[in-house]
Amino acid sequence: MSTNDGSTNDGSTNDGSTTGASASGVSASGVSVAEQPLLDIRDLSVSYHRRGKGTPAIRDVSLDIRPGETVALVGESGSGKSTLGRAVLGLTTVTQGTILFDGEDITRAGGARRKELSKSVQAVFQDPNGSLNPALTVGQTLAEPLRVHSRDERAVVLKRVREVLALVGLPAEAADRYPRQFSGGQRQRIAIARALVMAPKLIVCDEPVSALDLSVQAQVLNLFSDLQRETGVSYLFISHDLAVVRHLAQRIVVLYRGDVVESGTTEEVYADAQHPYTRKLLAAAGVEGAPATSAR
Ligand SMILES: Nc1ncnc2c1ncn2[C@@H]1O[C@H](COP(=O)(O)OP(=O)(O)OP(=O)(O)O)[C@@H](O)[C@H]1O
Repeated sequence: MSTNDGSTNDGSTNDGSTTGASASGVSASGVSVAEQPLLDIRDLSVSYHRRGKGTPAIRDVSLDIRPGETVALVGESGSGKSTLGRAVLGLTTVTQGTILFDGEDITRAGGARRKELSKSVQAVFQDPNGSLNPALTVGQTLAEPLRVHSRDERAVVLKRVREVLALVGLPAEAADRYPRQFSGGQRQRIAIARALVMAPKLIVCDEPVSALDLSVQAQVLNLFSDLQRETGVSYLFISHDLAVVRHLAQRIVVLYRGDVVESGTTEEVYADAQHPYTRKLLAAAGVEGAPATSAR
């Protein structure tokens, strides 16, 4: 495990190249994790400019995710989690640093390349209502990316729509209905199905269960695990709640006011958190033995 002072408790140096996990192994959902990172973020900084003044939202953040792995990015509101997710998705301008995806620097990818990348890098956000077009049936919503990226025949599109509905546990008839005809949890399943339709390698999940009731949260988290097992997809899983990521993430990166203050395997972070801020987050998540010390 490593903290932001560059030291690690296994004696190795913290050059940001890993976030504490071994180079290969098995992810929390039982997927074997390859050695080469799928996503390799190096010294990433993003500043927002207001009235000519730049305010850093994240500073020199490094993390990597291997194929089939889930890395959780946790921290309180305003710590910069969404900014990092948006940078990976190309939705915000990077001030400094690199984002390597499959070995390619995508930090400044735009236009046609960004469109192509959207097949491989998808997102699920907190609010499915905001991300699903209420005027489209679920079938139309799921078919849209297929139509944008390929000229598949109608029958091929319909088959894929049914496949992804089945993957997220919804019946084929769901394709003919509108988002408003589903519960919040079902709507999030539809949003996940849409993220899956192009068979991406990575999904940025930004607080995807925060708006759901606790029992529904558990079902959707299980779904994320099952989907990873079935498809080998990787997740960058953003949450303010350490309890949410416990059974899903193999590794955890803790962000505090734009800086990585701690990173390690989920087991390490839960058993032996080094930074007071991480211990505060553990206490907030109701983890026994974690003192509610202040990070300030
Ligand atoms: N578009 C923007 N313009 C200016 N400042 C922004 C913008 N987006 C975010 N910020 C600022 O950047 C910082 C990090 O915000 P960010 O949304 O990334 O944090 P977060 O950890 O995801 O928090 P939350 O969970 O509340 O979204 C905050 O201080 C926020 O006010």
